Amino acid sequence: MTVTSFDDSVEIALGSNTQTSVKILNYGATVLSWKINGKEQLWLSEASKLDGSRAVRGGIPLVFPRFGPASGNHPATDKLPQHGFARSVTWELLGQVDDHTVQFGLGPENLPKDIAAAWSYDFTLIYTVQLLQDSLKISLDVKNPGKEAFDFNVLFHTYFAVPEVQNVTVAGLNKLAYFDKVASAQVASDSEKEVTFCKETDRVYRNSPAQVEIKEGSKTLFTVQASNLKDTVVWNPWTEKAQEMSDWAPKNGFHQMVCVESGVVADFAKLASDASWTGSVILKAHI
Ligand SMILES: O=P(O)(O)OC[C@H]1O[C@H](O)[C@H](O)[C@@H](O)[C@@H]1O
Repeated sequence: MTVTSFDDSVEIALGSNTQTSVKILNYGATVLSWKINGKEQLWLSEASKLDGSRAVRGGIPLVFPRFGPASGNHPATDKLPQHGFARSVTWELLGQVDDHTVQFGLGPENLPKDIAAAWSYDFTLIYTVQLLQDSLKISLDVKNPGKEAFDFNVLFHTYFAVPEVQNVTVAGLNKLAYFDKVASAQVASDSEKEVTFCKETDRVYRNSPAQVEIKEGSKTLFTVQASNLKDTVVWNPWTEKAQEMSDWAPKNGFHQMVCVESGVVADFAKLASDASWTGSVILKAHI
C-alpha cells in the first residue's frame, strides 16, 4: 500500500495495485473516490465543486454537528448551515497511521470566524479512513476538551454508485417506522419488503439495525455495517430535486446513485466535558 499526499488531497492505493484506491479531499475530509480493481464505488456529480467553494456533491461528505436545516428549536446549532460545517471547512491532514490508513483532524482553530462564532464550543474531531481489499472503514472520534457539554448530530453521507437505482433495494430496514422527509410525516411502519426507488425518497430510520444491504435483485452490491450510529438515512432526489440542484450533473445521474447514510440524526448526542465518542462504518463492496 502507498499513501500519497497532494496539496489539496491524499490518496491511498493498495500496494502496486493502484486500481484499488481511495482519494480524500482535505476540504471537508470528503472521500471523493473509492475504487476496487478500477471500478468506482461512489457517485460523484460531474458538476460538483472540488475547489473548496462549497460542499462536495457526492462521495462521502461528513455531516456534523447538525443534520438538515436549522429547526428553530435548537439554539446551539440553529445558526449553522444545513448539515453543519464539517463538510465545508478544510481539515488538517494529521498523517498516516499505517500504509493503508490516514487521519484528518478538525478543531475550533480550523474554523472560519463566522462558523466559530455560530458554534463556539471547544471540540476535536479525528477522522480515520482505512482502505482494505474490498472495504472502506471510516470512523469519527469526537472529543470535548472544553468545560461545557455540547450536542451534536453526525452522519456519513455516503453516495453509493449503482447501475440503475430502479433495480436496487435496501434490505434490513424492512417494516421499520421512519420519518418521511418528503411527506414531512412519521410513517408508522413500512409494508414494503425492502426499500425500493421509483420517486423522490428521503427517509430517516431511527434505531435502525447495525447492518443494511444495498441489493440488485438477489445480489448484494454493498453491505453497510455501522457501529455506534443508531440511525440510517436513505435518500434519492429523483427528477425534480436533481433539476433544482445547480451542482448536480448529469441531471439524470440520480439513476446511478443511492445515499445510505449511517449516523446519529433523529436526536442529538450529548458530549459532556472531557468525554469522547466514536462512531464508525465499514462499507463493503461485493464485486
Ligand atoms: O443538498 P444537501 O445539503 O447536500 O443535502 C442533501 C440531502 O441530505 C440528506 O440525505 C437529507 O435527508 C436530504 O433531505 C437532503 O436533501
